Amino acid sequence: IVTWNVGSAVPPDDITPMFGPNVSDGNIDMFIILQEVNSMINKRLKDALFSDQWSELCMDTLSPFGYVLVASQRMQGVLLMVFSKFCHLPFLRGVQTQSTRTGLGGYWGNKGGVSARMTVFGHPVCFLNCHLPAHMRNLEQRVEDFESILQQQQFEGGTAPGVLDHVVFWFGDLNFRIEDYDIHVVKCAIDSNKLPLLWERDQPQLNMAKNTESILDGFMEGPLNFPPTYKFDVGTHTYDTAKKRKPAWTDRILWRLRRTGSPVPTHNASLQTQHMYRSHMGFTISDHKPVSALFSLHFPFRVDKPLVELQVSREWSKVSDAVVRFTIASTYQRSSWDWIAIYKVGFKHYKDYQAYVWAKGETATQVTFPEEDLPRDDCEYILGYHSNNMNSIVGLS
Ligand SMILES: O=P(O)(O)O[C@@H]1[C@H](O)[C@H](O)[C@@H](OP(=O)(O)O)[C@H](OP(=O)(O)O)[C@H]1O
Ligand SMILES: [Mg+2]
Repeated sequence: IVTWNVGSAVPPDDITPMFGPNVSDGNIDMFIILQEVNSMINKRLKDALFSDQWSELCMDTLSPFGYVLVASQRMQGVLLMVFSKFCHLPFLRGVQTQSTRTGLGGYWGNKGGVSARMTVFGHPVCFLNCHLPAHMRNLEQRVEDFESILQQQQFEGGTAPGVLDHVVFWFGDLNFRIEDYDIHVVKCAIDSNKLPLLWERDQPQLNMAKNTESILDGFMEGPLNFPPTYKFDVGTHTYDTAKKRKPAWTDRILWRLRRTGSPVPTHNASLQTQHMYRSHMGFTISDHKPVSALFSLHFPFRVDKPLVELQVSREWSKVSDAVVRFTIASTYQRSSWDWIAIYKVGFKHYKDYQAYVWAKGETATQVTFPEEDLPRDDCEYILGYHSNNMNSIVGLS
């Protein structure tokens, strides 16, 4: 999970370091990325499906390593993207997104929450980004906004209607500040690497320590072993000299297990391990630094039988090879708008195909690609079955 308030900056050439050193080894299953952008995102490719510089750059960076965009949701300047290794696609189901505006009493989407939920190998997981109101004095407003986002975001169907019925990752520019100490004390503590001193005055930690009936109850966070990521003079590693804002850990990644009493009890046995929680101080295009965290999820079982299985010969060397046979699980609801597509390995999203054919007919169990549609480039391809009802890829060759 990466969260970065980029302000009005245009993307740098290379954002790979943001994804950590392991991005190329393929051991990471999913990347969740959140960008907060001041103004409307620049339009570059007008007609493309995802047409802003930041999503294009994230796709360009991650697709060569086999990561595909699974969900994306944009609310004015808030952009949430979920990427997964392509082989997991058939097991990420029920993808839904939501957004809630809280800016200007709900009329403006510069503040608020954006989420993406899905079942991951059978287990409900929700990625919730919030961009909460700025400034020291607005602590109560931040908590209130968070509460109203949780109330308003409800998902359809299934056993996990609310955000808290999922394993939740909650992240973004939460805008929490460090109380009491003045700016010199805070900067001194940072310079002398005495971060624990600051933890005691960090607003969420203060709030959780109170142990009252707080909406933050049940949320967990790893130790903040990196300096505050706000606020820097753009282009430097120097804390804000113009407005002289007090440095703060505004950019956060928290998590929460499912609430007890959730309808599907077996899901409660999930467990998270956080392997890393860090900032990326090298980026200087924004007044915030990116923050990232790496987690593993452990579940007592996994749903890993695809709804549609595709059989193809390993290599297509002549036109008559271009046949795809498929078998469909009895629980799967076909639609005459289902299709089977040829993707180049390294594809960016489900519409980034080379060719497709409709998988029509109640009883059809095979399709043939016409000769003129077959891709000619000498490289690796993969076939995917796209479900119209589920709006996702439910089978891969
Ligand atoms: O919404 P965000 O991304 O958290 O950004 C803040 C927001 O734009 C505030 O309006 C601004 O305060 P002012 O209007 O007072 O400038 C604040 O500046 P600051 O960080 O310098 O306080 C920004 O950080
Ligand atoms: Mg800001």
